[in-house]
Amino acid sequence: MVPLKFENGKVVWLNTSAIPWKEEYKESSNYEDIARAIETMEVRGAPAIGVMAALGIAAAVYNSQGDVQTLYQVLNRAAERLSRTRPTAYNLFWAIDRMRAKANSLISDNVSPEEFKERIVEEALRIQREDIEINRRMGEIGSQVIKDGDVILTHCNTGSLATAGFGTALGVIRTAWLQGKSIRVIATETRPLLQGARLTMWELTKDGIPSKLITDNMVAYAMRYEGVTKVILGADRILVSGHVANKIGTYGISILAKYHGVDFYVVAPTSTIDRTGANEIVIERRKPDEVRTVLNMVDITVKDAEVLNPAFDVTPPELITGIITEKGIAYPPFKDSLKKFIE
Ligand SMILES: CSC[C@H]1O[C@H](OP(=O)(O)O)[C@H](O)[C@@H]1O
Repeated sequence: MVPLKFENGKVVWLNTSAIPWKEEYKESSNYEDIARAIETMEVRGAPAIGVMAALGIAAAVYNSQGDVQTLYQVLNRAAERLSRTRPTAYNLFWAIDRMRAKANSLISDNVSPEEFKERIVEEALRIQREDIEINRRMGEIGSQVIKDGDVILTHCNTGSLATAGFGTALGVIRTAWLQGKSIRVIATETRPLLQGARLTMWELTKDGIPSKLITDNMVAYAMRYEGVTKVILGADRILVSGHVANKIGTYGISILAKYHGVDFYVVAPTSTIDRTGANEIVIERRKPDEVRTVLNMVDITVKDAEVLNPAFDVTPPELITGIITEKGIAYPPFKDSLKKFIE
């Protein structure tokens, strides 16, 4: 299963909002369609939306005509639109900046329009390929912390359906399983959009990894009575201070882990680490109906109920055991250990 493809100038994506009911691919060469697919979370997951944006920029340039300046303007229009899709995942901006940097270097090299197109498409495909390679490397590094008999709790979806393939936190779990470690996974459903129930259970079941689904309010129960030994989950944006933005509910899980003496690991490529020096993280606020309904299929509250719908929360560094990246595992103090990974 390849969640994202670039074929004949079109971006082809697996519509994850239809899983587990159906595996439906969609395609477009139009960056507005790609932007909407990210905004409506047909494609979601920090690394996946970065790769999707890079492929969307490549499709925009590939299908345009004119001189290099014209192609450069098309690239920047696509980049600007894609940068306005979702505000929290740093990978989106990291990928867009990398595509812009490639375009700027091509402009200064005074290349032909054909070469400009070719090298831009090449860069997007390189970002996609590197993401998979990085995930496999994180799997090898991160699986060192997983022992035989571990019961691992994970939140949201961090697998092939959240990346260009293999996954981040789920990639670590997958690697430990493939190494023959006898592990069990407890996946939270992850309201309101149920990425855990719909996507993580779909991936774990396909891999044959022993797993149980719980509702989000069962985490404390699972730690107390189901023998959870580790929490391993993903990230959308990491500050060099070690503050981690991840799916809403992560902060609460980290507090429960601390109380129960359970190690709490975050898994993310270094493209998730915010290099801007920011000490605040913009948390995406999504539509109220996501909370008022179950996937827009069933109303579960009174009409027009006031709701909160932050897509993420921030876990402070003192609640994090380690941050697993493709360059190694960062341990506290993160302001020193993470900095080494992005120098
Ligand atoms: C490897 S995916 C990282 C991260 O992205 C998810 O958010 P969303 O489903 O809203 O895109 C979730 O927070 C995952 O942990």
